[in-house]
Amino acid sequence: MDILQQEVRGIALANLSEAHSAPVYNQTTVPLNRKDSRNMEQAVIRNNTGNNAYPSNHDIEGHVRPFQNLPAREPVDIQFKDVSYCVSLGFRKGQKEILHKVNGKFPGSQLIAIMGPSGAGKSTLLDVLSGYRRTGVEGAVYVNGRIRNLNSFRRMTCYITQDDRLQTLLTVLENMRIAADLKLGPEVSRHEKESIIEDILTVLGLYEHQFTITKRLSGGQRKRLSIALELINNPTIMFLDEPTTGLDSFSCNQVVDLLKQLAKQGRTIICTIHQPSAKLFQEFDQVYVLSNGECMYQGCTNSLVPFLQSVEMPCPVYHNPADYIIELACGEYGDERIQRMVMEMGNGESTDWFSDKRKLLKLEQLRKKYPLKKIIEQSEDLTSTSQVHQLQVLIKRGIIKAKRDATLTHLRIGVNLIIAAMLGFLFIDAGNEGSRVLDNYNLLFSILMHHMMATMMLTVLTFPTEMGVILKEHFNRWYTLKCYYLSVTIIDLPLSIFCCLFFTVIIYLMSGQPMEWFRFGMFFTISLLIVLIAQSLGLTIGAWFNVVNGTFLGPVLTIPMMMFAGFGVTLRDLPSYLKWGSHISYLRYGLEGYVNAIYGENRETLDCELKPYCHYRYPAKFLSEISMEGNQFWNDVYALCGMLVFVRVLCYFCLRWKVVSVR
Ligand SMILES: Nc1ncnc2c1ncn2[C@@H]1O[C@H](COP(=O)(O)OP(=O)(O)OP(=O)(O)O)[C@@H](O)[C@H]1O
Repeated sequence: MDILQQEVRGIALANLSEAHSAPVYNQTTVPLNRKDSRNMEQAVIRNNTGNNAYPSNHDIEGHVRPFQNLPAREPVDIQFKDVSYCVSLGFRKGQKEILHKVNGKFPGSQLIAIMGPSGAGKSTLLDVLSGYRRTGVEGAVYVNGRIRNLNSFRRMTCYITQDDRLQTLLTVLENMRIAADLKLGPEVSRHEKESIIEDILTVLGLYEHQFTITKRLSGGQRKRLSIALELINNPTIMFLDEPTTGLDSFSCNQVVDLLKQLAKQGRTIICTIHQPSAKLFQEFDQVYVLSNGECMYQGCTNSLVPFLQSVEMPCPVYHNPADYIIELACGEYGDERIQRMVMEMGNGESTDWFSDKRKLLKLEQLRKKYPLKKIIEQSEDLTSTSQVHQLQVLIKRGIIKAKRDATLTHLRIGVNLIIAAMLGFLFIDAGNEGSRVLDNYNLLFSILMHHMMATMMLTVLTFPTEMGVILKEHFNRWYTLKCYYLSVTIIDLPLSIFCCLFFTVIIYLMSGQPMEWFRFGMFFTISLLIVLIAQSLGLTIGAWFNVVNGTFLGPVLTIPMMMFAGFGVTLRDLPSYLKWGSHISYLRYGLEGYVNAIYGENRETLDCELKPYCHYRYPAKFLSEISMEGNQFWNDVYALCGMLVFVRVLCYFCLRWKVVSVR
């Protein structure tokens, strides 16, 4: 079982004693004294299996303790030296350096704010420290005195993005349960998971809203839910990008109070923040101020005013020091002052302004304090649960979402119904009549167009909105991309088959196609393959491009497919230098498959009741004229299956590329 899970289950209770030296906060943020915290240890109860599992919900004096199911953490100290970050500005446009050899020290059990004006590089520094950005990063990040091993580091961290990337169609409780299932796995019992969820929701003030659909939550509640989801596996280090942006002062205080509680339990909480109020600013233990990618100040919040005095830039009386340092960082008082502060701070190297300098340990001291643990063989896969389990949970989540998003489901069914009825009325009884063979051929092409466009555009429009959530959840190790991709494929299959089936039944009956089961089967097989290929193409475009570009590109890419389908210009008449196009057009195989299903397989002579002369009364003649003679049906099926596999694999690699490229 993963170490994290074991700790969640209380096996790492040894850590408690050390972390208890810091004050522990109860639910109403009243600090419990040392005696109380010792009581916590005594209050450890035994679970059903007889193992020491969780401390009891209450301490001896009956206070409800926060996070009683999330054991305190052994503090982790982060240091970084000469960290630079460069981005490429494009072909032949050179590079831009965003962080310029910054240094810093973020001790454990502290709530740390990275501050600075817009564009100073706060989010970039957070991304670099969390390991979200790797390309273009130089310098060293140390964790407890040792060079950061990214895989081990990521196992103890979580990243909460500025925009709340949540599954908006699920309730708060459903979101929590899915996160618990993905992060804790089946080894942790349902009861234990429910206890953890209840505890977190209670402390975060979301318990009363557990049955609310996430999209109806307020901004502050969403932010707290984002934090709640990541707390389930009890991370030691939490990175939060602007957790207070967009919140009113009450919600800001709530969120920061909560972060403070988490820090007091031994976690290192690092967040970026724009311009906190004086009250909020005081809540932070340490502040790190950036200006144009350089460190202007690093130290305890209370030392900021003395520091400003020491560099002869005293903070005006009645001025919020947080506002004043941002004004300085913006260059309102001149760039020379910024440079003076950067120099004074040694670009983050100085630790003169930390609260208790004596407690700060050097790298070698840290290595001594935290001896190298025996390296347990850990796989490259950073997720906590098996892939089969992840797939099951993701399918469960997908089904809930599909049920909740009834409008989209109804829309899909409705569109298929209406188009089938419209085409049915337009080409009524065209299938058996020798004088209407060309009409029927047009109908087959229209059906092909419908299956392709309706399915592809739906995916192109909906998938990009999921990408943000996927990137966040994947980075926070909820699941592997493979499992996510497989779940998307499986969830959509029943609805695609259902829509395709009833569309085919309606159109087949209304347009009077031959009443032979095998022809119906052939017709349906081709329709389904076209639907699946179009969906895969939509996913590929959706994974790669945003909605606007995808909406443009989707239809544009289908034009060559249509050109080479053999509909306007027969395959025989295609110029030799363009013949290759017909081999890569899935619409060509689709059309050929349809035509073979309806007119191939030695179909008998057609009726000729509406006109005295029916040119295509003999199906073989028609097949020969449109250059689709010979029984090609199975070749078409094989070609479509091959294309389906190819596009699905391509889509998976696009998704992977997207995930990697944003880092
Ligand atoms: N991929 C990129 N290409 C070019 N410039 C970039 C890129 N990423 C970031 N930057 C630039 O780097 C600087 C720092 O960006 P960052 O998002 O870290 O700022 P920030 O301090 O978090 O700002 P805000 O508070 O407004 O979010 C900005 O000037 C931004 O334009």
